[in-house]
Amino acid sequence: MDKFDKSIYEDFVKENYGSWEEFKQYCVELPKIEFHAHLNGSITPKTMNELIEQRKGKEPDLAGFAVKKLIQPNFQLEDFFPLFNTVYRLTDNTESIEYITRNVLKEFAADGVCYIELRSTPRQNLEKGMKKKNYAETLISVINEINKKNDIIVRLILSIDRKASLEEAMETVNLAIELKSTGIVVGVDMCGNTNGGEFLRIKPAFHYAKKNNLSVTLHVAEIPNCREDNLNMIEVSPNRMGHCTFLEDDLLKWAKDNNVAIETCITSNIICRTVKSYDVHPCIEYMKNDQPFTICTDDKGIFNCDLSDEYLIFGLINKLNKKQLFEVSKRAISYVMDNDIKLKKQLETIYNNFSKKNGFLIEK
Ligand SMILES: CNc1ncnc2c1ncn2[C@@H]1O[C@H](COP(=O)(O)O)[C@@H](O)[C@H]1O
Repeated sequence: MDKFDKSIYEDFVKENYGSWEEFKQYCVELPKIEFHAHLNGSITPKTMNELIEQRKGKEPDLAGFAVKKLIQPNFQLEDFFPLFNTVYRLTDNTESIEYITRNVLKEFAADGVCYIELRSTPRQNLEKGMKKKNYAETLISVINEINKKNDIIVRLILSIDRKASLEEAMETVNLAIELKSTGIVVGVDMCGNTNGGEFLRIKPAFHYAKKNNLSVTLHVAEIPNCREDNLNMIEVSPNRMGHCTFLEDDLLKWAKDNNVAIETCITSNIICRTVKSYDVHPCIEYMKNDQPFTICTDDKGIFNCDLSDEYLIFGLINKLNKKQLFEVSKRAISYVMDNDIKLKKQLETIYNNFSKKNGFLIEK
């Protein structure tokens, strides 16, 4: 919001929401679905500092570890990926993974997120007894604990780093297939440094995932001039696609024709400079063209953005009133990876209750 000229929206906000505070409050209370949140990018600086405090006694090198302001002036996408060298030092054992997962999920719940498909890349650190499988199992165990509290419904997507070998990618897909029976793991993702190599190398792993009834989401067209990659990705028929800031018109049409939602991450794109300014963000075109999309945070800890902030920004730049913003949020139900009918009914009830409370007419 820093780069935002709020003054031009004063009248709109007053007319539709009363005040900025009421607008923010509405966006927090609005039920929201989060589809694109990387666990290790969602940790707040506060949680990072708590981890340092907890561990510095036994690991003195952490005592001098300062969580600096992560976003420096002139920050851009290339500066983003190396940040994980720092974050991963703090999340290199299962105890820390457990701690961050619990905190991140509680924060999403407090922000009014009713359903989240959290994603994370299983990592190993054999020195500290962490294997990819117990990394994933640690997440599942915290998710089960959080699901019991009924504040938020959580599912898990296992991410595959773009620079992984095919063998490593297959290992993660096999892990996802094995853990699907928990009812928590619903799909796989491809993320990581956009310079991490061609998608073609690991493409067979995603075909294999789909054959085994896992949903697939991919980071598509985050940067310009990657036509070959984009075509290869579309060939996998992903269920959803992240970012798509440079997706060509014919592939946008493919997504629309096939009802494949774009996971749009507004603040992330602005901070990483893959979109110049809010008023030209592609989400404005999505809204005009009835393109399937959902609003997401990407890395709320690093970019300091809650999902309610993203809804507020989206509502502003598209000049949406309360009911229109509600409809955008509700539409996400149809892009949930978990196909359980009971779950969809549960989400519809949450949205319908909010709708009744706000006096919106329910449309068929
Ligand atoms: C700017 N948008 C983005 N584009 C591509 N990859 C991203 C990303 N934001 C985060 N990640 C990727 O997610 C992983 C960290 O979370 P997990 O260890 O999996 O929980 C890293 O691989 C990072 O590159």
